[in-house]
Amino acid sequence: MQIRRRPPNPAVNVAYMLYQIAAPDADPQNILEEIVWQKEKEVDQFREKLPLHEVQRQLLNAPARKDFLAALTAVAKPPAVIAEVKKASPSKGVIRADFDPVAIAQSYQQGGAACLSVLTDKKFFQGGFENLKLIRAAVDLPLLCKDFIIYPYQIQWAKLHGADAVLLIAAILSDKDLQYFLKITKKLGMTALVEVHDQAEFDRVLALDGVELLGINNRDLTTFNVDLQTTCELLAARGTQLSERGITVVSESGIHQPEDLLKVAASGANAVLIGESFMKQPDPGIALKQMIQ
Ligand SMILES: O=P(O)(O)OC[C@@H](O)[C@@H](O)c1c[nH]c2ccccc12
Repeated sequence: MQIRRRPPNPAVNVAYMLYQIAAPDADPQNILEEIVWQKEKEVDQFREKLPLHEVQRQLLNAPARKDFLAALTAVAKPPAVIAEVKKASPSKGVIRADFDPVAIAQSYQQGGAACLSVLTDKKFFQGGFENLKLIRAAVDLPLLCKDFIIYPYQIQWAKLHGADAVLLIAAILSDKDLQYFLKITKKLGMTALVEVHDQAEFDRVLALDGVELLGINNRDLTTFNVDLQTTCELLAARGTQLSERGITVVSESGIHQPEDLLKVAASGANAVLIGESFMKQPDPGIALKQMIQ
């Protein structure tokens, strides 16, 4: 794991010995590190506005979560589709200018999505927690808060805004944090989608307790290169371990045609996570229908 963290914020008691600390005047070594450093500042601002104990107090009245994992495994004709509400990305810029998150979510629900993924990062993906909240009120599907989680605060914040699942990215988290965040997510009645991109991350995650849903990102988040072979090679090498442990697998990113979906499904993926190719279509729900017919 190569990601470094900023010098610790004295107000936050984080086990920084788990991470290399960058010099105060250092530049980020890649886009992922830049996103994580920005996230550290963002979450500090969130905490200023609404301290953790206040988030936890408001959570006492939060409605029960929908079962994100059950919605994936209940799909009659796998692979289940997690359809993503994504306006922009660092590698592609604005993907969909005419971006109405509620209309997109409703279109996906019509089109047969099993679950939705909602980008909540504002600076790099033009997403937001207000989108998550609006979509929660507009559709019945389980929702994944798609963000860069580096603190427990963010998991509870995501639940407060209607998320049923959160993304835990192995590339930016130590094993200790991954294990701790898995426990917190479960305790909150939510699903953790633990995301890997290579065999080393895959083996790190398999050594953890409580992993039920594993995402293989075909996109390298440090370079944004995409290759569907990532899913095929990882599942060829380690797929049996996942099925033995009953772990559900999601192939994420770079799925543009039905052939792509069939390719990753044939390699053993139980679900797929698709954003850009649907976001580029006038009606994302119709694009989804055409992908799975
Ligand atoms: O737009 P695509 O190529 O269909 O990819 C969707 C989704 O997999 C991608 O947005 C994603 C997967 N893991 C992430 C982590 C952070 C940000 C984004 C992602």
